[in-house]
Amino acid sequence: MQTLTPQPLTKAAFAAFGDVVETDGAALIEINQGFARRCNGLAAIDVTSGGIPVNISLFEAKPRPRPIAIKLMERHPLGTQLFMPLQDRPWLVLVCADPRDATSYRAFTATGRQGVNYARNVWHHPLLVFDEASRFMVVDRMSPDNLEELWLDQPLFLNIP
Ligand SMILES: NC(=O)N[C@@H](O)C(=O)O
Ligand code: NI
Repeated sequence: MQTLTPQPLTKAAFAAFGDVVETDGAALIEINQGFARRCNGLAAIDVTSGGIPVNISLFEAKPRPRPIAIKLMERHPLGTQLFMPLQDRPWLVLVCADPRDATSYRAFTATGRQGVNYARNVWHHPLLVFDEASRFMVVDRMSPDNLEELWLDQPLFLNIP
């Protein structure tokens, strides 16, 4: 039984797969007469090629049965896909370079203040959460033809403490 053990999510470790959306290391700009601060440019959104509109959506996810079996991976050939948690709860991110190469998988534990923006065509597992009713804002492409799935011959398993 091949298992994957998540590591803490960092920009450096995730760089080949997309952006980590977080304020750590970002410049906080004071706005609104000092009553707010903002961080700019946290992700490279690329979803509107061919004039297709961006899709801002909300997901509500629930945990998968334990042990978490990885049976498929997916990618979006036409655009990026951003997930930002809304409840400050840790969650899981699983990516790979080649779904058929178990050594190419990278599993991460994201904090509740870290989002990810999968680069176009990056293999990833559909949203994985620890808690019931976990809510995320999602930014991707408003087009039904933007999903490629690959079902694994043998499942991999996430080693979650
Ligand atoms: N199906 C869907 O909209 N979401 C997936 O792409 C995912 O990565 O969770
Ligand atoms: Ni996806």
